[in-house]
Amino acid sequence: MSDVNDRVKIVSDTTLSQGWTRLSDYQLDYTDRNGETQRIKREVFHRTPAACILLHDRERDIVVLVKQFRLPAHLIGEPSFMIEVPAGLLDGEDAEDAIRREAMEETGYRIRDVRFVFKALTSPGSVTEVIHFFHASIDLSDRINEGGGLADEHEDLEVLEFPLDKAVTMIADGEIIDAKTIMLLQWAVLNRAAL
Ligand SMILES: Nc1nc2c(ncn2[C@@H]2O[C@H](COP(=O)(O)OP(=O)(O)O[C@H]3O[C@H](CO)[C@@H](O)[C@H](O)[C@@H]3O)[C@@H](O)[C@H]2O)c(=O)[nH]1
Ligand SMILES: [Mg+2]
Repeated sequence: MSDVNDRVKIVSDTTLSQGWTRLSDYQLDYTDRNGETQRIKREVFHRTPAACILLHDRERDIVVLVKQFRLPAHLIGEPSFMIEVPAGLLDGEDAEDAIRREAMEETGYRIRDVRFVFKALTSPGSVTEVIHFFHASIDLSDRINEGGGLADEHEDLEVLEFPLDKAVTMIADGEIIDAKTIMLLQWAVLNRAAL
């Protein structure tokens, strides 16, 4: 009973919605720890992988964040313009190439050495999204354009720079409420010596 394939059999996958994201209704036969098998229904949003990055300037001890309108936050009454680390969806490339492209598009910073730090499923009960987390050291000479996102995709990002300690206090103050951003800022504090 230790092999997952002995415990989980997908019976059906019905597409409920096929828009920007596919929403599936799965029926599966799941065998629990007592050996009992039950038919379970689970709805899953099929999201493609993403990547995000902490851009840190060692000299100035600042981090580069972006502020953008997020409709889901708006719909639930949270601050609609969210402050986040640069991030984006993989576009057929590997995660490192994707984050180099996104960092440039969103902030105008050209990334030199980039370090993968961890990956995380952001909402594993219902969403397939996995985010690859990166860190890169930057300095002012790496900023080669304004950033701001792709106009033809209606991205309209404000590029912000904060001292790392200030960004961390913004979590406690409720000004930063994006999960991936909180994770990377906390990672930075835990790994200050290696930044
Ligand atoms: N939400 C949404 N976006 C859409 C849609 N159609 C097109 N888009 C476009 O999809 C692009 C997504 O931009 P990226 O920079 O690639 O991704 P992101 O929105 O920054 O996503 C990152 O943050 C999200 C929120 O934390 C994460 O969910 C995501 O995985 C990633 O980390 C935007 O240009 C947006 O206009 C739609 O129906 N819904
Ligand atoms: Mg983005």
